[in-house]
Amino acid sequence: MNESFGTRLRARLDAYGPLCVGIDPSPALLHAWGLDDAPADLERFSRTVVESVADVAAVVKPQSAFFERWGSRGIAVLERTIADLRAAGMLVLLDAKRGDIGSTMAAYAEAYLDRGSPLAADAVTLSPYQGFGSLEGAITSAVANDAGVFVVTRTSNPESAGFQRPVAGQVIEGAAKANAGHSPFGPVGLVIGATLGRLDHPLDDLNGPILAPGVGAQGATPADVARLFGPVRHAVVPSVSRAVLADPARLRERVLRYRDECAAALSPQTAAQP
Ligand SMILES: O=c1ccn([C@@H]2O[C@H](COP(=O)(O)O)[C@@H](O)[C@H]2O)c(=O)[nH]1
Repeated sequence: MNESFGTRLRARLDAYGPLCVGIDPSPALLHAWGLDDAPADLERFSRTVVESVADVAAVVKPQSAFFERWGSRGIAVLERTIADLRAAGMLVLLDAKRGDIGSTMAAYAEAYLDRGSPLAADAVTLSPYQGFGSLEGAITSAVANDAGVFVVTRTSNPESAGFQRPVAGQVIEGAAKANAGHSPFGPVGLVIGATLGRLDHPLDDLNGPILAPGVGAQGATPADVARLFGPVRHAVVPSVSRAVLADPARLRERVLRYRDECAAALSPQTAAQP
């Protein structure tokens, strides 16, 4: 029997530290690397990230949008990037933020979670704004494929607060229900920005992982992550993209620095900051 996503994630967090590194081949970053904004250089960029972080990051998160903008040629690069990451033993979280009615969600689940798909990742980000119940089929598919989903709950961007806060409680409740009885984590994670000033809802019963983007370029620090998530910080996976990707010559050094700072801040031995 294969290991569940939660088991594999916990093992990687314990072995490699808590960091998730993004692969975001934006035009600006390709330019900064001296590369062309073209599919061949998207692939060079992605390969360099894979080779630099395979043994120092728990999770790698390709941002689908930066590949999709090149149409089928970009998707082909994304497929090869996912294959490279999985061959290197990495845990792949595809950031695609898909959400739709149940029947269409089934097709998204087939694309991103079915282990036979060329785009299959270990986990995918989903959007719950068609109702948490619309994600039920994708969650079932995740469990069947020993994969996971991370559901958008409170995003890191400043516009999110008033819009997402009223329904965040329902998302947390739905995730906790789906995760009940699983160990060490259930298949449903949440996306909660590291940039938030405070959490409005308790996460004690979640029993799932929390992806915390917004570290680095969006202003959040490892100490902010520890302060925000307090008692559930053992389940937090801080995510950083631009702050480590800005310079290929310093990529590994920066990943190591963020990893070590996050590990220290989130360690059970580190007293929670008020
Ligand atoms: O709330 C969210 C959800 C996802 N993201 C994504 O994470 C990275 C962040 O990049 P940085 O360069 O570290 O700012 C990017 O792919 C976003 O689409 C997020 O930022 N916030």
